[in-house]
Amino acid sequence: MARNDWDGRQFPHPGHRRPVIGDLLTVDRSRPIQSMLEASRGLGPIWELQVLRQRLVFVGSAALTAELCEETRFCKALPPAVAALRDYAGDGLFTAHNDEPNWQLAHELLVPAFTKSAMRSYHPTMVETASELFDYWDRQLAHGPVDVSRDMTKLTMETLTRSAFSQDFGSFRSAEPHPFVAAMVTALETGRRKGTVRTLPGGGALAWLLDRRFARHQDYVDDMLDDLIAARTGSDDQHDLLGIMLNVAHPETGERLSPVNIRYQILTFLVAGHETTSGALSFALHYLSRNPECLARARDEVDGLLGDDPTAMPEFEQVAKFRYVRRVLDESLRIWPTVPGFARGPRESTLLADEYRMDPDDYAIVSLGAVHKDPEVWEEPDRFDPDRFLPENVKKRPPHSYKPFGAGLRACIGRQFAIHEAVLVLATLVHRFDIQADPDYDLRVTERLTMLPEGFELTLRPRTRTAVPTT
Ligand code: HEM
Repeated sequence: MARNDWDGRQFPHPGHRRPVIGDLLTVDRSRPIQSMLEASRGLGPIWELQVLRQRLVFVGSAALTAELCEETRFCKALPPAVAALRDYAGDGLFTAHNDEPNWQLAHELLVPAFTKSAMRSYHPTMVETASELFDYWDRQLAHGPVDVSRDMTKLTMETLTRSAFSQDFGSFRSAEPHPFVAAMVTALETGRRKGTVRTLPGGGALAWLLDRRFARHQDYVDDMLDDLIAARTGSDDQHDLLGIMLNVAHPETGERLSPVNIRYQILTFLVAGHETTSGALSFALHYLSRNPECLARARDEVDGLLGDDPTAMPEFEQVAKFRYVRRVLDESLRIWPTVPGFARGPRESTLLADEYRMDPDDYAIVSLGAVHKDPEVWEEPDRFDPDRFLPENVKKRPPHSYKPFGAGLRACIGRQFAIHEAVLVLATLVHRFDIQADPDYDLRVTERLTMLPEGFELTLRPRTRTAVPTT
């Protein structure tokens, strides 16, 4: 585990630090990330929290983030909360250490499966899954508002299970999630709790107890994936991610991923890819429902490209043309980065900002909630304004002031996947439905593995409109 001593230096921290527990009382267990961010206000661009035996150092300025993104000096670090997920996802892409051979191998084998042009092969699945959600909503209209985060999470999970291993979980045919999804979520929640209790005195025993109590969920998930991998072994199809992982060998070394590592990668894609995208979609819908002008602009754009039929779905090439919708997504991820931060450590001992000595076992957490609202960079940072992402405005900003998908070699491999899916869904949703939020709803954000709006409902109506000219 990283020592994170920073050469004995102390950084500003919230008041009222206590012996033994440190800053624990400033952390609200039900919304730790938001409460830590609130406690950091006024502490400057770099601050720390001591939570029991764990010391966390955060940076919140675009300037320090830019430095930490210098790939020649810094690289990804695995703080304890991420390292705890290795119990489930092993040396899969997200949780691998930088020098683990399987990271390099999996990265090189899988990058081609996530390029922009590779999205063409996932596009039909994305269209089909979104259409199923919309048909389901059509049947639900009489039953009142829909729970946006819940349904977006079903959608993104279903898109991933179909794209990753061609499994239809029937999310829109049943009120209950598929047992695999329920077991996976419980197993991960257990992982997160284990990561926390391990920092308590006697935490090892508590973690062991948690493991004993919940191990059956993880066993269920592992067994199902192992059976799936075994059933597909020997077939040469490469139509989904599992097929690619089973059948593509490294072009130079001929190496392939082992079955266990393939299981880790599948779990990684499901975990890293579903709530992150569903949160981004849900926040975007929240802001669209609160900003009628933005909604009207998004609709004009989509109507212009898709025409009059509310059930029309875009061709692959059309998705990149929804430029305003894309800006809505970018701006939502600025205000609410669904992955709230990432950790960076130095490759060799160095000085951050010419001042703070960092050794290779120190790390800083880039707090995206702060960086994306750094007043040095963002005017009126709390205001929702998609036009911040007009190309001419992006050019004016310093590099690395917007990092929702992380940095460098270990940045998000699924970025194009998430953007293609989210833009497609947002565009077709506003084309097909009128959306209305409860005017009394104040945004509340729940923290699971990622950030999601909580209790956010929309009343949907099929759109009624006169013929719209196509351009
Ligand atoms: C809006 C949606 C998404 C957001 C905001 C997001 C954000 C991120 C961030 C910030 C990282 C870097 C974490 C770090 O440095 O510790 C990351 C890594 C990763 N993401 Fe995403 N992600 C999204 C969607 C996806 C999707 C759809 C997939 C897969 C289908 C995916 C797979 C991964 C993987 C495998 C990594 C680890 C890459 C590596 O270290 O080599 N993500 N993501």
